[in-house]
Amino acid sequence: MGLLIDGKWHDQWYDTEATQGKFVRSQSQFRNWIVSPTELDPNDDTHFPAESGRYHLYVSLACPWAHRTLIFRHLKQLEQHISVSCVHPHMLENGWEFKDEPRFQDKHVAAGDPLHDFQFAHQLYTHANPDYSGRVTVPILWDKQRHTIVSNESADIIRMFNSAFNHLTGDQEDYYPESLRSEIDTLNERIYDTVNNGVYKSGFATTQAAYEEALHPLFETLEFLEQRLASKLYLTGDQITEADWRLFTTLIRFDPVYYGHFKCNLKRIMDYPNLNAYLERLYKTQEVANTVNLEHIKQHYYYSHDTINPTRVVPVGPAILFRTEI
Ligand SMILES: N[C@@H](CCC(=O)N[C@@H](CS)C(=O)NCC(=O)O)C(=O)O
Repeated sequence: MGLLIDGKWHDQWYDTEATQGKFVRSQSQFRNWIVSPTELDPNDDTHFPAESGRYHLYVSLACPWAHRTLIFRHLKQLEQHISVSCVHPHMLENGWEFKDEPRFQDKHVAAGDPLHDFQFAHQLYTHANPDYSGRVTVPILWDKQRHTIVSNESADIIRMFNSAFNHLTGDQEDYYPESLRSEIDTLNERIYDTVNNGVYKSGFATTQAAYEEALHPLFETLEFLEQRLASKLYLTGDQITEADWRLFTTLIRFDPVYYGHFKCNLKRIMDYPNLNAYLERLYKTQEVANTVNLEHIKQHYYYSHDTINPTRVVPVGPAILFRTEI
């Protein structure tokens, strides 16, 4: 675990001393946009054209943020247009690594860096910007033509995937429809702060107070969502939107990892009947299950975060997901 400072790699854990034990997430720094041919402004160098075969998506199968982008690539039928590969689940002194170890092979996503054969993800960042300072995170959306990172922000990448390539795929499904935008934005804001990032704030807290400050809002939001789903199939009604997929990638990791490793243990998702059924419903939608790799998920968190789990022993369970034996 580390970061780049002026293009040089430094192995250091998150510094929570300056923030009274609280984990504070940094902002993503590559925020360009892939746009459809009708929206493309050739004089705007933050615009990248939506072209088949031009972009590569680097993900970690363990990471909830990267997982969103993998789901959108699948749902929006972009598999033929955007190539993908994954990092090794263990993130150690060199950060994310490209290493193809047989025991971690995934059925659907190849491991490694097929474009440059780099060993570490931080080499992609310095290839794009030799003086880069900041964290080296996944997902990374790479442009094979301009040899740079288009975006390292999952919230932006799923929006691009949602609409920019429709002319190539013919897929018009819209997960951020105009009529629901303000409702989706409001849900996203609360869920990001208290759930998606809330589990990290709980797990990476280094004081009791910082941990509890994250834990209670997390469970308040889960109760709120449980109530909401009593009368709705999905967060905004009958239609699946990006708000659902953004929540899904955290919920699927909750019982296997966050409940134990991140101490989010007031209740399991399994203990909420509506959330449990909702999670199972999303999991069974359009082969999204193929994007879930529980082995990468458990190995990543329990093995990489040695300040939280110094023995690096990875739990065998849970044996049950969605109240069903797995
Ligand atoms: N805001 C980013 C966050 C991505 C992120 O934090 N990814 C984690 C993996 S779950 C990571 O790569 N962390 C490495 C680090 O912080 O050094 C996004 O949503 O894309």
